Amino acid sequence: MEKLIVRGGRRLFGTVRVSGAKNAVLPVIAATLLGTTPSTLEDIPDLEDVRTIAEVLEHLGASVRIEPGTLYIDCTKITALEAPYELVRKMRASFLVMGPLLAREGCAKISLPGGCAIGTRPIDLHLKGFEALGAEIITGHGFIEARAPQGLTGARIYLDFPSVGATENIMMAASMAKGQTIIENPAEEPEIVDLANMLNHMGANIRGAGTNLIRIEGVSELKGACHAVIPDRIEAGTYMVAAAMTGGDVYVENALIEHLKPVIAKLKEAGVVIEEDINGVRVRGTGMIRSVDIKTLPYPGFPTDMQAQLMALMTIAQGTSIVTETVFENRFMHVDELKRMGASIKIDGRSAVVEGVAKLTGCQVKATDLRAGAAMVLAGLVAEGQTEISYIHHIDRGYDNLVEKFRGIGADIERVG
Ligand SMILES: CC(=O)N[C@H]1[C@@H](OP(=O)(O)OP(=O)(O)OC[C@H]2O[C@@H](n3ccc(=O)[nH]c3=O)[C@H](O)[C@@H]2O)O[C@H](CO)[C@@H](O)[C@@H]1O
Ligand SMILES: C=C(OP(=O)(O)O)C(=O)O
Repeated sequence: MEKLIVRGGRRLFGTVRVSGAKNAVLPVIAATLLGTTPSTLEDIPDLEDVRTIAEVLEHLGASVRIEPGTLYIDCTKITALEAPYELVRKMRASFLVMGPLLAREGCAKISLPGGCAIGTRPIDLHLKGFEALGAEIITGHGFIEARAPQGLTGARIYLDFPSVGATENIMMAASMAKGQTIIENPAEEPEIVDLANMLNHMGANIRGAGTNLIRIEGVSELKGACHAVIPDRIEAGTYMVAAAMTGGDVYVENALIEHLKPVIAKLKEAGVVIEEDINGVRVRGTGMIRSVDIKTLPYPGFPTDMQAQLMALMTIAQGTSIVTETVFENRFMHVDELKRMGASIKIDGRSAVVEGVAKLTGCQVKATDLRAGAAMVLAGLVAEGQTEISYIHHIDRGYDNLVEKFRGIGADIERVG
């Protein structure tokens, strides 16, 4: 089994460049299914999840060519309407092909994604949205089938929770529905805006993405488009925390400060020095970290995808911090692993009480999920001795060239096995 070996104690210096965002590129790739001509996507990160969704599209009949940083996707011909368990199980975002398939072909059958380490993650809001647009939903034998042989019709849809995936799936389906769709209480994440931009490049008519009301005027056809995805705010945040934890001085190039406000605010509160400019952020750790409380919320609140990394930072802060997770019901898998490294953390319902310790010690730990894995790397960077991280396929899902990027700023990290 492949592992990451991190030897702690080095301060990080230099420049690291942020890649295109995983959570933007996956829906954008799904959206290319709506285009009757080829699409070209740029700033594509080198990630396992990108290869998985590309495989899903190929399975549906698309032709996909991956070159470093660029994806060429031709969905002129769609030959299948079913996404199998082997692919959906690997990555929940595969479910994002349902909206485009339903809109373009009037039918889609996708394997039920199932739960995962961070929670049960139902898809009821996606399905309610499709039903409101006139689709019939049939569930059985581990699959969900959506049918709308006469096409979809625009509707007013209120989301009980601003789900990122449901907003994306509904936006894609509604872009080709007859008439107007209004999504109330949609997710406002930057990745929603990026998807709306891609869809509008393809010929859709979507207004209000990034606010709490999205208006979509359906169109009868969408073409392929050329689109560059936004930088990954979670990858950026992870390197920012690494600089802060190691008392380093790192320029995180291509970080979009507009998208990082809640993370920057918390790091500043913790005593980290941050200088922002148009091309990125310079992050300097002072060697002393103050404890801060964190509560995850939908955007523009503090992102759940940065919770584990900030908790790693808090394990070596002065004082006690309370980390509250409100988005996913089970996103504290990293706590036991951090405790193995000497952290002092108690879970109390949806909160974790973290008491800063003077030092962490390296040991064998697991990457229980993607961001938990990132937290292990961060803890390993400051731990005494060697940290051995297993189950790193989780990390490979979402971090482009993590080992090379960390080595580039002076970390002692290698992949073995
Ligand atoms: C590929 C991608 O972009 N993944 C991101 C996306 O996941 P994803 O789109 O799955 O996250 P959602 O915003 O949908 O989920 C948020 C919460 O809503 C619940 N829910 C969601 C849909 C639904 O139909 N019913 C329901 O109850 C979920 O179980 C969860 O508790 O947003 C999450 C929240 O910012 C991030 O952590 C993920 O990194
Ligand atoms: C939870 C995440 O991703 P996904 O929704 O793809 O599981 C993440 O990026 O932290």
